[in-house]
Amino acid sequence: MSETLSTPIDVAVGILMKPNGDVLLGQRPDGKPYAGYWEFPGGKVEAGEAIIDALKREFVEELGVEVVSAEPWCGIEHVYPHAHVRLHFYISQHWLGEPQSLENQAFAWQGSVGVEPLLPATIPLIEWLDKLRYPTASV
Ligand SMILES: Nc1nc2c([nH]c(=O)n2[C@H]2C[C@H](O)[C@@H](COP(=O)(O)OP(=O)(O)OP(=O)(O)O)O2)c(=O)[nH]1
Repeated sequence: MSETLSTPIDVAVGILMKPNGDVLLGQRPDGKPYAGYWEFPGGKVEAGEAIIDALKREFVEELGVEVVSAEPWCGIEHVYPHAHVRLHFYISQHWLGEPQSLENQAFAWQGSVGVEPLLPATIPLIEWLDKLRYPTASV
């Protein structure tokens, strides 16, 4: 494995969650690896940047949304053909502004997630998320 692929890249990912449990997903734009796949909004952490600051920056750049507070939720490491990523997932229930598509991405609020395909590393998150947001539902 090359040095580039073996060195993990930190990625800050945010799950905006409405009081009814709906979460916001975005579709990766043309020109990026896995274009057309659905993901939670976010992006790479820049050198010297705190993960929470990267999260807030990406939400302003991609969605025009100010994340007021977000709780760290879980971390996932995944090796893709294009990159080795370390994903830091946050859940936010407190943000300002209506999400707008500022980088030509499609976005969708989802209850039970009906969009596909999802990025491979994000797939297991959906089941964990459902346990969190629908705790009394039978499995
Ligand atoms: N935002 C996001 N990225 C994810 C998720 N799941 C997952 O495997 N990833 C991976 C895909 C990419 O390899 C990486 C995010 O990098 P990116 O290329 O989208 O980041 P970026 O917006 O900063 O991109 P750029 O500046 O390089 O254009 O994390 C997810 O749910 N959300």
